[in-house]
Amino acid sequence: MAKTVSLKQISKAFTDDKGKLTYAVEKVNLEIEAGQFVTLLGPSGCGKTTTLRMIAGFEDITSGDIFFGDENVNEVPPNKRDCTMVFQSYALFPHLNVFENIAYGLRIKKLSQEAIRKKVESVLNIMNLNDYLERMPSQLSGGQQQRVALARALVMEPGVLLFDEPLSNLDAKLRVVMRDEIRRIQQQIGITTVYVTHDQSEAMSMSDMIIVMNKGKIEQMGSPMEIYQRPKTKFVADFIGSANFVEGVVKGIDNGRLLIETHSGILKVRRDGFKIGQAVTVVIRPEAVTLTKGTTHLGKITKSIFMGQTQEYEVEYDGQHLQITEHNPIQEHVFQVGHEVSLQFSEDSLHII
Ligand SMILES: Nc1ncnc2c1ncn2[C@@H]1O[C@H](COP(=O)(O)OP(=O)(O)OP(=O)(O)O)[C@@H](O)[C@H]1O
Repeated sequence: MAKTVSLKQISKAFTDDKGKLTYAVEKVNLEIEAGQFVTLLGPSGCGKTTTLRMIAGFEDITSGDIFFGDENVNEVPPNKRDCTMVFQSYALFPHLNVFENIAYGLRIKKLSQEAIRKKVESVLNIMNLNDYLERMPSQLSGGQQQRVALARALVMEPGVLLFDEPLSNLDAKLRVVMRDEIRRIQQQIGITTVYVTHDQSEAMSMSDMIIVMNKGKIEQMGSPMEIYQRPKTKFVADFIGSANFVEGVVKGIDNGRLLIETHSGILKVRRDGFKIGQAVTVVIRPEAVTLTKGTTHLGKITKSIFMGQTQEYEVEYDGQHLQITEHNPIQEHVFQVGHEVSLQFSEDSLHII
């Protein structure tokens, strides 16, 4: 049965080489609903793996409490916790074939031969691995090995499934296939999942909730859309997707839209909760700007690159270089380096922090 997971004021401190105490994770609070897919996302060293390892029980916690459902699991050893971890390295047994790799945990639990066969067959079906039963891990591709690793975790029917960067060793195309597959299976089974990655597209495409971490703390949590469209800090805006930042001051309100005065004119932003006179940073996503031949908000193209589905521009504007993306570019309308352009800002897509 899928379980809720609660982290209450969880901290992990390490003593560094000079004997100084440093926090890898500091006072993290997190409530994960049963059946939810939650991703811990952040740059290298932000504490996501340490957090996952504390949930798994591989890492002692310095302070705080972890609950699976109503049970405090602080003192429960990893093999007794109702969770299974899928590792980046797959960690398959090289001397066992696919069937036996998947059956391994069930044999340790001393299930009957018949029960083991039934359970293994059921995950083999879910994972499309029926044709590979007899193969050894060395005879499988990276993607197939990852599937076996996932099948081995699923067969244990854990309350919580944990993933530590499971797709890092796969090539770009296979990563997309596998992430869709993991999400499909997770939804089909409805299992609570905590997934660690530093790849924002993986987090965006798979998660119900993304937890953005920075320096051992949670910077923001929310649905992929909230995190992308309503980042609370520059760090989040910059880490998820690309973002341009323009500094300004709130000058007034017009029809429910804030008027932000910037160096090169007024930007209108549909947003509440800011006061007149307040200094703000306008977050401008690359797709929130349309380039035309108009006469307002003028800028100059400094880079123009055709990427197939998009044309990627860099535009000198307001003393800085903005990254702007145009979707479905048409050859006759594409601007070249040196062209002067007018920037039209989509007020619904702009955001301020
Ligand atoms: N056993 C340890 N002893 C000392 N410091 C540690 C230990 N394990 C982790 N750290 C430190 O804690 C911080 C967080 O590490 P963690 O592995 O959780 O980060 P991460 O976000 O998962 O990074 P990555 O994506 O690189 O794996 C880092 O600064 C790391 O150096």
